[in-house]
Amino acid sequence: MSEFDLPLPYSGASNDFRSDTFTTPTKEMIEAALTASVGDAVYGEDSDTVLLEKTLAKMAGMEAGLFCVSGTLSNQIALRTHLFQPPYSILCDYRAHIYTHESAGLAILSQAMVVPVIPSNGNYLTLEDIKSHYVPDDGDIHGAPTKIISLENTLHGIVHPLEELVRIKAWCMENNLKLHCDGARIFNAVAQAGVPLRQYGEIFDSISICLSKSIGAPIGSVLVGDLKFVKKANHFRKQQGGGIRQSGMISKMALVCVNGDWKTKLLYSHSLAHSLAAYCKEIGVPLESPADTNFVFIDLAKARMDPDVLVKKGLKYGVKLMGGRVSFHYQISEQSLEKVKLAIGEAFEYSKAHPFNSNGATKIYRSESTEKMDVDGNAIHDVKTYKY
Ligand SMILES: Cc1ncc(COP(=O)(O)O)c(C=O)c1O
Ligand SMILES: C[C@@H](O)[C@H](N)C(=O)O
Repeated sequence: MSEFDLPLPYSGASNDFRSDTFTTPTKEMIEAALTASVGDAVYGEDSDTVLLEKTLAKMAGMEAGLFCVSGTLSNQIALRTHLFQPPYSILCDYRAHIYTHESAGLAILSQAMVVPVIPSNGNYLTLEDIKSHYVPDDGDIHGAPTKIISLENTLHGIVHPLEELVRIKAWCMENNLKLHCDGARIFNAVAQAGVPLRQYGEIFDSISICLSKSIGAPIGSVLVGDLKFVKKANHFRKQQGGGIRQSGMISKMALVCVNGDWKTKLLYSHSLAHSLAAYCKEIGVPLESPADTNFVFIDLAKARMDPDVLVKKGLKYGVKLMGGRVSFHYQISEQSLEKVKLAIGEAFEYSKAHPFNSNGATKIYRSESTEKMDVDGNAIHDVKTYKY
């Protein structure tokens, strides 16, 4: 018994639908770490870290890469590096992670205004959406001119159509705007759309490629771009405390994933998501967006479904949920898929008898809250013990 109050040992991600960040390192990754290089990566002396950076840069057809301990750090230093003289703004989708889930980093590190845009088609930004919301640098001293268009591919699991990206890129070049990609799930887009990473590299000025999401590395992202950009991003990485010393072990583990058959792993996770989406359609559970890849977003508002009830139905069947987003990754078992279908089906039936109207902020990923009351007026405090 530990003297400290520790979390219970994690029992594995086969039933964990909260996010694709919950995958656990495999024996192959851990064994690879045992023979990793051990140089000081701040001085560029760790060969496995440099190998990882060069491998990703080559895959994306970019000049250079920079290892970052998180996608948040990678995004934030990328956007900061593209910016020079405030006032300026960054245009992105209103659901973008850089806007909703990076702790106001753009306001603090970059002193940037964000222009969040609701896509007119409900799924992904078009050039028309961008044109009608961007702030031109025309000397009007009231504005914060747009300097970067930051897209996310995939965003909420939606693949951004290549032809739309090409249109946006051409317009950005004409208007001297940078185009960044939050590629936390770019590998999912590559696998599903059959578009090589190199083709996305021809479109974007920078891509933040997460390795710790669907392809299953335990830690890390690689920011890719031209050499001058990556050198300056490295400066901001150090400033933000992201200079990590002997990173060879985690880089070697990530290389196992990058050099492995990630496409098969991702397409497996997509097949599970597609199965759940079909089930939801079959029983009438409304979805918020198309399940192109590894996410199924239940439209809780339209379903009048209490996310906390959904989470608890999940616990009843031994699967972990966080709210209306059901996340798939390669470690999810087919047995767990059947259990999550049962949980969603029961939560949906419950919502028909107990329609729920959210009385608080709409949180994209998390929905547990102790402020919520159940339909009988009882406070929902403990997810695990709450029974109904
Ligand atoms: C779309 C997207 N971008 C960026 C990130 C940030 O990655 P990290 O959690 O490694 O900071 C996440 C979450 O993990 C994400 O979902
Ligand atoms: C919560 C969020 O930051 C994380 N990227 C996820 O998708 O789970």
